[in-house]
Amino acid sequence: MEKSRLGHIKFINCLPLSYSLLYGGYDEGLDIYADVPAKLNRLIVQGQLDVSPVSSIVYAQHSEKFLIMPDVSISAEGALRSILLVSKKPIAELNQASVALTAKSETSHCLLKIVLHDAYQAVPGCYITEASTAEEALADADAVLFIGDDALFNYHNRQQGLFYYDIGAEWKQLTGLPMVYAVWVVRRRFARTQPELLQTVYERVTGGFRHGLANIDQAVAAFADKLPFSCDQISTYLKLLNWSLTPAHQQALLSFYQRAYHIGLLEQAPEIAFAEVLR
Ligand SMILES: C=C(OC1C=C(C(=O)O)C=C[C@H]1O)C(=O)O
Repeated sequence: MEKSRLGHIKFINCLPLSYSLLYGGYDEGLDIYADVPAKLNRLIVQGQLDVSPVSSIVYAQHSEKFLIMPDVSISAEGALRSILLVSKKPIAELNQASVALTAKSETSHCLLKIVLHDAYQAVPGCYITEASTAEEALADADAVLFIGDDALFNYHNRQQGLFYYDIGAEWKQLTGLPMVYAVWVVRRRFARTQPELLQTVYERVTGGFRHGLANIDQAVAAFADKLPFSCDQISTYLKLLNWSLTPAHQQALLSFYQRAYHIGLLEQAPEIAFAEVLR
């Protein structure tokens, strides 16, 4: 049987789906490649994956290549702990400061620039870092932006004398909107030529999240041993996230694209074009 090539984010933010793929049989018919978002972004842009979660800004940069898979995203209503700015200075003092940005992400880079520009009239000098600890990154920078598990680790191991900002909370304060961090995109050619395979991927991903969330305590317990967090910390974190893609999320995503466009981070703010699936 022909298999679809599906990307998967190897962060706790996809733990409900990870559980179903590994232990619930939801991987059937799929060739799964798990990595950090920035790597998945590159692979699907290069055509090496058929469907993948990507940083939401990547859909806007390449909307001619992709359709969005309905009903799934990685979103949060506000604070989420895992889009975290760790700073030597208060956030209002970061104009022209040097800010290191995690190499694992793309959406959070734009989100931080929007928040700094639109809420604090600040334009920092940014560069990409491979560092995952605050000590290492702050040796050269005034502030560092982490995402995913690195951010959560820094959140739970806060140090005296540093300032911590939840950029999801900052976005909510600025706009009143939820934030859509990742969407699942489908290569347009795959959607056109392999509609049955796409339907299976859609059912595996949406059904996998449903199954993982319905069994969330077992799902958390299945991974907690291998993670530097307690079951409580993981469960509390997951309650801050949302994996749907409602009309309100779509509006919030368009608003993110508009703001990115206005400060020159996008050449255009695209419409959202969905892949056709039976729901
Ligand atoms: C909420 C998160 O969602 C994500 C953030 C992404 C980004 O900033 O590019 C991409 C995918 C998701 O992992 C997170 O990683 O903390």
